[in-house]
Amino acid sequence: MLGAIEAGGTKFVCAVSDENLNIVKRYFFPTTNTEETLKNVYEFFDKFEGLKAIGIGSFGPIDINENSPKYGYITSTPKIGWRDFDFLGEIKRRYNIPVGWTTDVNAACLGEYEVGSAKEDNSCIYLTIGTGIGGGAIANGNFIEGFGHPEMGHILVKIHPKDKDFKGWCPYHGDCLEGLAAGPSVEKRYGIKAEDLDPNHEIWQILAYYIAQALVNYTLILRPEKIVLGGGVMKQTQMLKLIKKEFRALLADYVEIPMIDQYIVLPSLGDDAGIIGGLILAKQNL
Ligand SMILES: Nc1ncnc2c1ncn2[C@@H]1O[C@H](COP(=O)(O)OP(=O)(O)OP(=O)(O)O)[C@@H](O)[C@H]1O
Ligand SMILES: [Zn+2]
Repeated sequence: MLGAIEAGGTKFVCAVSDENLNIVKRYFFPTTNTEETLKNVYEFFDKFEGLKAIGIGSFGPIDINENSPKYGYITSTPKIGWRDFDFLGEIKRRYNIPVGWTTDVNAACLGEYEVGSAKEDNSCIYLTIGTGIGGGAIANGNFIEGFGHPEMGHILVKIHPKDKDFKGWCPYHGDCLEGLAAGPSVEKRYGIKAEDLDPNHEIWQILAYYIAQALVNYTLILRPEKIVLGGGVMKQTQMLKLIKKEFRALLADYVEIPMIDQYIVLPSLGDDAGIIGGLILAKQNL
């Protein structure tokens, strides 16, 4: 049996599957303090004696450098109690089986790369536009990372002409991509939750402009074969079209890309991309 933990800033998902990634059981619970959250994780996995490996996709930033003394830690998160938390160490000490460790978005990227929208491709980016914005990338089966993992959400973008009064809400940068275009930015601007705004509201055009700029930058730097867009904001069905239109205008045919409808896509695994990616990560660590 394989296990996976999708550790999000607001909720955790744990799951176990057979060797073919067929999910046998899953368990959702809110992310509270480390003690209570881990208690829920243990309560779930303790029931499965045949567990052979676990894959963790965690919210971050996290330390993925195996030579670092803080390898396996969640590092500089503003989330109280989770800063400098040895997440991987806790799980390894409890279960004494191989544990794969990566970011939540790398895990989702792996799911889409192996069995989802990018399964025919050799490279892929997964970007989530939810409570925050984060991205993971894979080329030829490997996560793209170096000194640390990518932080695709905190890049700098040009302000939309109709958005000059909004300062952004990223606690570190104010008006970085996440500060301007993640779900909560909508409520900060209008006092209404993103999911409750009219699909014809001009905000979607503004968000699409920011996201398209990000995709142009990722395209130019990595030249991936596929970009998969997930997260709550992408539940707005008009967004994909708006983003593609802005993207084409901004890229201005400078480089060749795959057919746009095959290039910028939704996750074919839907909300399961992260947990399935976690199971694949577990399998890879067997
Ligand atoms: N239908 C929708 N339309 C627009 N925005 C939405 C919609 N559903 C959710 N959102 C926004 O998406 C954000 C939540 O994103 P999401 O559901 O991807 O959670 P998440 O960021 O993955 O959570 P976690 O931090 O646990 O990983 C919220 O800001 C919410 O307002
Ligand atoms: Zn930022």
